[in-house]
Amino acid sequence: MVSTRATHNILVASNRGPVSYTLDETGALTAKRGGGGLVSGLSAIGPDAGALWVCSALGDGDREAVRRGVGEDGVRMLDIDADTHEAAYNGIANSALWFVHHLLYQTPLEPVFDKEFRRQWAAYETYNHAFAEALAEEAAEGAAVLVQDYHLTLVPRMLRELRPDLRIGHFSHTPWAPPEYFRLLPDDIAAKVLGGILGADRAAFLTQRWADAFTDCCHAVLGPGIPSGTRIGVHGLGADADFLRERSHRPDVDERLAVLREQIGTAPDGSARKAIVRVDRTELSKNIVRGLLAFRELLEERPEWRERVVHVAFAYPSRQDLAVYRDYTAEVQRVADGINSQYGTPGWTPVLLNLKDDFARSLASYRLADVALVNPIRDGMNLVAKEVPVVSDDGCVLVLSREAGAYEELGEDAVVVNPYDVSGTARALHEALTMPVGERAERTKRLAAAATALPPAQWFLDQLHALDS
Ligand SMILES: O=P(O)(O)OC[C@H]1O[C@@H](O)[C@H](O)[C@@H](O)[C@@H]1O
Repeated sequence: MVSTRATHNILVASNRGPVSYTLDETGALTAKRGGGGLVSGLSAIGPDAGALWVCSALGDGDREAVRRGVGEDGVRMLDIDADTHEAAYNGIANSALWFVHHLLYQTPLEPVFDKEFRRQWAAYETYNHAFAEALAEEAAEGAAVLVQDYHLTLVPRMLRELRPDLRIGHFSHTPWAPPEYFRLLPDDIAAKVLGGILGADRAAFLTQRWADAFTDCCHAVLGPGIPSGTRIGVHGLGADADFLRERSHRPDVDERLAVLREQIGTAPDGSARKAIVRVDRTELSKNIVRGLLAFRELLEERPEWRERVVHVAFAYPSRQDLAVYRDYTAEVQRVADGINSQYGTPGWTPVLLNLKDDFARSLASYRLADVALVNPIRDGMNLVAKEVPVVSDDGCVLVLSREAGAYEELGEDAVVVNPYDVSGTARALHEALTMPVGERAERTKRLAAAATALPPAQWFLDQLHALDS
């Protein structure tokens, strides 16, 4: 039976919601709104559309907000028991599923799917079920429900069983693993993940490559044909040009730009030093260490670049509950320090590494970048690759991994690298640094056009329309 709360026509479900709360020592709660494609997408349909965002309460602030009944219209936070959330989010989503889709396991030591994994899986089922129940309770008859990402792969099937009247979409923001890698997962779990998504009317991906990999996995694990008749779609999320251009010229960004220019400094001949910029979460799949090693090899092999180039590397903390992420962060720091002590001079710090998140400073670095280094091992899309050409002041050469989703749209105008090939990446950096100004400007223009072809609001609306058709 449809509940009395069932008033919403459009629902979005994701682990992380559009708002989060912090609790200070005095007991006061402060709300912080996040950005991103879904936020601008939902705001584009307007406040009267009857939309609801269902998300998890993450951390003490959010839980306290739920307990006190504090919240925003159009957002429902689920206070799922902390241990269940921890096992589902860090154990299954961020370890097993994230690692499989980003090809991060280092066999033969990993993965080990044992009793502990089974315990986490049971929590993942409970957590997905909590979402399915909340969505079933809130959705109006025939509503559209857009379920997001690898945290919630079981929700479409569970929700379909509770509410067959709904139109359900699932969107994967990650790559999808090829079958031979996906089948590292125990067979029953692989089948449940696929079967969960196949409960949706439509399963969508950021690129054709990930959509094809999903279909290949279905055939390999479940047998030929997609049994449920789920439609498969592709929506390549683009950069939000209007927002970026306005935001990147505000005074806080200008201030940071001046500071960065000062830190980068000038070469011994008085010319401005070149900047190779990267901005990432400190995330294993982003391949930050190999990027640093490539920069070191550039300095080794091409001594003419010493004192004339700086690698600006912003690597923001992420998923620090996981030891492997903490270790990776330490490794990034160690390699950067090693390069600075080996090559640095009193007037030149070759690597400017900063681990503190600062969006305004990221935008400032986009504006001055001569080269943007985006070299992930695998990435669903990679929006930095799309944002830099839009924000760049004087044109920027994109050095881009062929394993990023963005490669499908930007590959032609980027300098493309195999992310594992450190020497190849060093050569690509040299090619990028020496690209003639005219060519660099032309490429930047084309990159910016391709990068903004499907802005977030349109990306979101396209998914809704596709669910209707
Ligand atoms: O674990 P976090 O910090 O919530 O990050 C999750 C998100 O991280 C992004 O990098 C991924 O592209 C998304 O697919 C994912 O949902």
